[in-house]
Amino acid sequence: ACSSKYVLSQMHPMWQGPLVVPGGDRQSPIDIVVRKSVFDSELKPLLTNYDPRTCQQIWNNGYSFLVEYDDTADKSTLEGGPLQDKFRLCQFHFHWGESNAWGSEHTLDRRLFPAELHLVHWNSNKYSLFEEAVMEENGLAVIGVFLKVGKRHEGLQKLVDALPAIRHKGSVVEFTKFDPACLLPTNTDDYWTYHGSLTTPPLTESVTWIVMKQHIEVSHDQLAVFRSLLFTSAEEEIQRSMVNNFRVQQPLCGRTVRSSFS
Ligand SMILES: NS(=O)(=O)c1ccc(C(=O)NCc2cc(F)ccc2F)cc1
Ligand SMILES: [Zn+2]
Repeated sequence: ACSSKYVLSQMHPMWQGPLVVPGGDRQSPIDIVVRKSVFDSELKPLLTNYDPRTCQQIWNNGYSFLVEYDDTADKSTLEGGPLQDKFRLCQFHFHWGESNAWGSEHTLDRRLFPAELHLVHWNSNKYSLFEEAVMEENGLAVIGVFLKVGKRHEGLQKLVDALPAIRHKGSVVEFTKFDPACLLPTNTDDYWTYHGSLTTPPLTESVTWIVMKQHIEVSHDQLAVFRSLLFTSAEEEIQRSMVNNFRVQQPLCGRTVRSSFS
């Protein structure tokens, strides 16, 4: 799939027919083979500066649920790490399984986690809109954080409590004053980084991925509420549970995964 102009038709329930991805040699997610990652001492610590007042709404887009931020100014930003520019937070969302045995998009030495958080940022030094940045090689930076089932995550609960109001595809509710920094692990200095893509259509190869080494813990019950969401809108007669909304791992195609730690 590295050289061909087509990826195998992703006969995924959500997607119809073959997907044409130009080139297709830097797709995401991937399996991170820890022993093959290369330590890069030039990688800096991540510098997040999130303003909870930019949090606007939470909605069900029929594939995941998104918490969206006001990205009309540099108020909630990410810089440092592997990045040369300043990036603006536009949204965060999750991917999860129907069981705790799988659900993440990236894997560590083939190990699956029950879920994965993605914090999506776009390069506001070079572009003026997300829609522009998403088409460019250095346009996006996405932080990936693995979730494990364990103790209840107090910061996540406000978000979990809002989910019943957005059970169906297309529903939106106001969601404010949420600080996404509370979802980051305590150690954000240790991460892997590589060049990849969006993991859902249009699968554009514009993402600098930053995958945290340290996971966060959420409770079984909190994850069960994720699974109570629906892929389907209120009008559809067949309701389908929103689970397994992850893409399978893609070929590395010779890419190097760098680590910020040795
Ligand atoms: N899982 S992930 O973190 O890789 C990911 C992040 C963002 C998007 C997204 O914004 N899609 C909508 C979208 C894409 C475009 F390319 C242009 C507009 C648009 F709304 C998709 C996947
Ligand atoms: Zn995602």
